[in-house]
This record gives sequence, C-alpha cells and structure tokens, in this order.
Amino acid sequence: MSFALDGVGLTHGQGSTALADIRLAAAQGESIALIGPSGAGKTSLLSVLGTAWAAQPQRLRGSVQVLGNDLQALNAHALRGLRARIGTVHQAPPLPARQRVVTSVLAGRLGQWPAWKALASLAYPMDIPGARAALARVELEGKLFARCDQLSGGQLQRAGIARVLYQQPALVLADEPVSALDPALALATIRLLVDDARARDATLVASLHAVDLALGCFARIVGIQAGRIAFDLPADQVSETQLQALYAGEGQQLPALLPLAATPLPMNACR
Ligand SMILES: Nc1ncnc2c1ncn2[C@@H]1O[C@H](COP(=O)(O)OP(=O)(O)OP(=O)(O)O)[C@@H](O)[C@H]1O
Repeated sequence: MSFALDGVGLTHGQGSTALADIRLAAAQGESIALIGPSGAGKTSLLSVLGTAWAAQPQRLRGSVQVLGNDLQALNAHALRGLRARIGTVHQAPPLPARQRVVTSVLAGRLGQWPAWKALASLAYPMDIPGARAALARVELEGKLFARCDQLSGGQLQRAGIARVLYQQPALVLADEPVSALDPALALATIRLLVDDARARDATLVASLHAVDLALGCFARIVGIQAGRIAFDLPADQVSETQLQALYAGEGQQLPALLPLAATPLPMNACR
C-alpha cells in the first residue's frame, strides 16, 4: 500500500472546508490523475498526501497512512524521514531566485544525504553529473549553471521536475506539473513522469486541468468536486457525462478546447 486516506477532512483558515470525508487508497506503483474544477480540492488533497498538515490536528481530520506510516503517530524525526521519500512537483516551483539550477536539482536529495554532504552541496554541487543527467531528461541540460531567475516559467517547471527525477522518491505528488508548457512538451513531460514512476515502481499522483492528458496518460482517474471524491475509475471507464457533471457542478464547464486543442489524445497516448 502506498497511501490510504480514510474519513479525511481538511479545513483552511477562517474555517473554510477544502476536503470532506475523503476515502482514497493506492497500491505502490499506481499512477493517478486528479481532475476537477478550480477550487475543488486537488491541491489540498496533494498537500495532505505530502504531509503538510501532519502537526495540525485542528485542520486535518481522519486517518492518513503514507508509505507505511500513520501520519498522526509520527515524531519530527520520523516525519523528516518520510518527507525525504516523497517528491513534490509544484506548478510554480519555489526555487530560490539566485540559486543555480544545478544546486536546485541536487536539493532533491538533501533529505537523503548526511548533514555534512547536504551542507557541502549547498556551497559546491556534490553531484554535477547526476544533476546534468536529470536536466537532460527534461531537455534543460544547457541550463545547468544558469540562475533560477534566468529561466522562463516553463523552464522553471521542468527544473522542478528534474529535481524530482533526481530525488527518485517512492511517492511523487505533482500539482499541475505542465501548466506552463506548450502542448507537445506537456505530453512529453507527463509521459516522462509516468514512465519514470512505472520504471521505479513509484506511485504518481498528479493534478491536471488538461483532461485529455489525464485520460490519455494515467491508468486511474479521480474526479474531485467541492472537496469530495465524485468518481474514482479506470481511465477507460470515465464517461463524457461524468466529466460534464464534474465541471458543471461548480458552474464551470468541461474545458472543451483543452490545451492539446481540437484533436483529443487517444486513450492510450502514454501507454
Ligand atoms: N490557504 C488557504 N486559505 C483558505 N482557503 C484556502 C486556502 N487554500 C485553498 N483554500 C480553499 O480550499 C478549497 C480547495 O482549494 P484547492 O487549492 O485545493 O483547489 P484546487 O482544486 O487545487 O483548485 P485549482 O485547480 O484552482 O488549483 C477552495 O475553496 C479554496 O478557496
């Protein structure tokens, strides 16, 4: 089992309910896409899996098991160990502006290295070939020594993905990981994340607004609406009616012209 949530609720500031009664489990190695309208709770769900609310029982309710750990029962040391096994891809990676790309990529393993090596790597990159290889996988090899504030939004997103590829975590959480990429690069990058997870038997959970990317690349689709799970199905069993209902419920519409434009992806574009 990679993770199991049971009766999970999450409340943000001012008491707004982001998630309610979530029950969701995944076996190790599964690839899951979270879809749903803006504000549905996709980022909140990823943040729960990423242990962001571990020490905040006033916000987080229910049972959360991640990589064999009961979140509520972890001390600070065990929590740090668990977090080193989870990789997060952010929509806008919080990479320090003045940091070199190589250092940002190597930071993916800071939690796995002994303290002396992590500190030394911040001063001088300890594994330049490893960082270069990870960047090459997202076609950013040439930016190895660039500063993060010299990258475009899409390049920054890919540098964040290179960091997780370098980290090799057991659980990858990706929040809108390709939102800044053009359609062809978005497809190639999602394919890379899915293939990498499959090759390492890692679990991948990604939130996506591009429904055709989700249906074409992921085996399992979880639809989120108003903080609850609307459906949880194999990709080839998700119907047009379910998709329409998922997006119509919040007064939004199923994105008719997805980023991949007029021609929807074939169901097995990534498989
Ligand atoms: N920091 C916060 N403080 C208060 N409310 C929040 C906060 N973050 C999220 N929310 C609320 O929680 C709910 C779920 O938000 P969340 O970001 O998880 O949705 P989402 O599905 O990821 O949306 P999007 O697709 O727009 O990124 C929304 O109603 C949102 O307004």
